[in-house]
Amino acid sequence: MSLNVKQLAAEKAVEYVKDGMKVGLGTGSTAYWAIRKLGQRVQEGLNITAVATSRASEDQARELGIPLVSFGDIDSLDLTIDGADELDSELQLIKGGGGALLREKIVASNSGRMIVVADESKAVAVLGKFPLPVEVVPFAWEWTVAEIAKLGCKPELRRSGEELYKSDNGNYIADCRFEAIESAPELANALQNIPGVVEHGLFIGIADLAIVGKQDGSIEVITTRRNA
Ligand SMILES: O=C(CO)[C@H](O)[C@H](O)COP(=O)(O)O
Repeated sequence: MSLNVKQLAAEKAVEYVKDGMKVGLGTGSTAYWAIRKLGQRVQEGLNITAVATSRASEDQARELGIPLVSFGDIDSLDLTIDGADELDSELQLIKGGGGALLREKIVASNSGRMIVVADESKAVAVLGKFPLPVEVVPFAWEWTVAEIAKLGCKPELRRSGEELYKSDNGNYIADCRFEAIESAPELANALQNIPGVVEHGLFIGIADLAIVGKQDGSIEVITTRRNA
């Protein structure tokens, strides 16, 4: 049976959670394992409060008895644990494969620390093979997507069966294949300047640490010079 490297990385990250912390819960199949482990630790007496980045993670946390608070009750978080679709050695990320990029970015940006959990397939030299998710408002989405395409990608509106996929925020997601992103900060800036773009999945200068699980059972911890 092959090793569950997502679980390996996620459970390592949960070791960083200490009593009294306010924790952001990520979204996706790797974050799932972190939430599961946190639930176990809460049942064993760990005292934390949490906020979730998606309805799915909120439901999972509730089922496991992780105390959830609303955003009005706290100013910031100590730590967020979340997955990524791609990460590079500077801890620039592509996120949003699960469609939760906007909530994930709000939560991670308001956290003292963001730990990324991933399997080794997510660690890349250059971002861009994974289509970059860009959340756009439904109004005039055709025009917004045409502007995004001018940046050098092939945007495809995400679907859910016959229907267009809608994020938890009621927006569409354009998945934009760039192949190789030369400068993530420049692209982020250009995307942010397009009216109709709500948020994009480039996370730059947000992650502090990545815990990468490997098939050989080892774990690689990546930090940036920023955090060294
Ligand atoms: O950004 C995300 C959801 O919006 C996820 O964290 C990302 O897609 C990674 O997911 P997984 O751990 O399932 O590979």
